[in-house]
Amino acid sequence: MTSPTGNGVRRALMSVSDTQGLVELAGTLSQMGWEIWATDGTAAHLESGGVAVRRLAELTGHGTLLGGRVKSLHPAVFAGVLARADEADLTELERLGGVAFDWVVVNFYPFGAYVARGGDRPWDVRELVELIDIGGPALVRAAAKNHERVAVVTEPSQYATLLDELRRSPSGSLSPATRRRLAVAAFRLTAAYDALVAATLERVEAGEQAEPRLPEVLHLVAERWRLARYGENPHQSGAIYRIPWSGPSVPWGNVLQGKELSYNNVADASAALALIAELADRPAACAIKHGSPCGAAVADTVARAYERCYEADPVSIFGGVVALSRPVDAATAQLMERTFLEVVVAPSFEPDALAILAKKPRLRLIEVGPIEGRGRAPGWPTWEVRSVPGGLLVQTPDELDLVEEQLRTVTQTPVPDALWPDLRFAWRVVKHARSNAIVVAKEGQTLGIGAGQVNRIDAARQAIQRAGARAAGAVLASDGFFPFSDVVELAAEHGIGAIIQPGGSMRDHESVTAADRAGLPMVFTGVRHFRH
Ligand SMILES: NC(=O)c1ncn([C@@H]2O[C@H](COP(=O)(O)O)[C@@H](O)[C@H]2O)c1NC=O
Repeated sequence: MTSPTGNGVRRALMSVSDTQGLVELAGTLSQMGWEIWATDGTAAHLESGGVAVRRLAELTGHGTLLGGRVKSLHPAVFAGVLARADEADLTELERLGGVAFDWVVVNFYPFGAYVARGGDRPWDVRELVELIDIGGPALVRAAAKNHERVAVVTEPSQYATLLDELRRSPSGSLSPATRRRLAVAAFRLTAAYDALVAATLERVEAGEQAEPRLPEVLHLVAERWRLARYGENPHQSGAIYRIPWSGPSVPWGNVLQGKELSYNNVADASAALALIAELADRPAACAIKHGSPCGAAVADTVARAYERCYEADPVSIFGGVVALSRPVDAATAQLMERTFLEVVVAPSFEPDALAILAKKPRLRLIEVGPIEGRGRAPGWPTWEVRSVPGGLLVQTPDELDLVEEQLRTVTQTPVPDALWPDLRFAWRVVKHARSNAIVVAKEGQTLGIGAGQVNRIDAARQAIQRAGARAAGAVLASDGFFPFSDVVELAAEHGIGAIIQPGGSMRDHESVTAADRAGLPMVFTGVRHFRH
């Protein structure tokens, strides 16, 4: 297709905030005989890079207006983007004094980067509002609508491939399929941009730090991080998407080595990271299998924590996903090398540790940065979303830590001082096990975990059986209340030293009586932590 601009000249309109790669792009197009047109700041950048540019002011009769609010918003510019390749449109365009653009290269004001900026810098609402790009999205939508003639380029990462296609093309233009693909990407981008603006303004209204409201219309914006090998099973396909986020998380981590990540790996690694974040005031390790912890431990060093996590349940950790609260050192790597693990997630890996683990090239290592101070990106709600046929279940995440003021010893027998740290530890672990869940733990190490059971007594039996003789003197934590006194009786039979559970059953008194009969102290937390 020859350019509908008359005299065969091709034109690119450029207006960008991220100038990465722009001089090279414009320079190459220029050498190919293209005219480059730009808004003022972009033009200045290109001129300083030695590229000849024509300013949009030639068409609009004015430069940037209202401190940047009006730059490209003008009929002559938009007609040049929206004109179809037919005589009627092109004649009208000519009458208007416009020129037809073949490429529109735009990226927006960095609204998202401002919103996601972390730390102690609250938003300045005036700055935030000025970062709402109006002309850029308008240009992009116009070009995307007119993709039959115009190519819309919205990402520096697209430049090289598009130039390549252009060079190879006998007609000197991108293929219709490429233009359509670019248009799809462009409309996705403008939709995501507006969704972020709407969510952010809603947060401004509610107060930046306030819990985000569950919206009446939910826009989910996430970019595909990678395709998973498959979904939960090999006959399902799966992918991992990431959402704007400033804290450590698996989709924002660095994958340092290993086989391609699977859907289940990411689910388990995220569960491991969530648990380890709760234990991160000390060197800690945990192992996850099928969404539930099979071991967790704290110690004075990360190597010892891992060793204790392994010893918690040496059978179940096989093929597990491990998370650590401190950088992985050589001593820890040596211990991990002995077992088949699927994934290790940690703040970082020391070079010696990496050298050791390189001997297991299939083992996936994910570095997520410091785990303490874990938090949400300011302004970006991180609802938990799960799909059900015909709908979505949305909730705020279970971020509630143990509420010390709510802890209540409900038995006459008091909790021995020495057991309090274990009660807190076991409680934090049971919160991350699938319901119904029971955790038996001693001296900062789980000894038996029963999870995902359809009744509580089976979960307790499983946990106690896994702990074996080690249950004597250990503590027992339950994610939900006891509907009957059976768990207490079982715990007493095996010498459990103290119990922690939410309380709140109509039959609490039966459990309390059974505990007192056995001289077994029991604490109510007043909070339950179901996890399905
Ligand atoms: N208002 C407008 O007419 C307008 N047209 C383009 N922009 C944006 O302004 C930026 C480029 O401006 P400059 O070339 O002046 O640095 C781009 O990010 C582009 O998306 C505009 N700015 C904001 O809406």
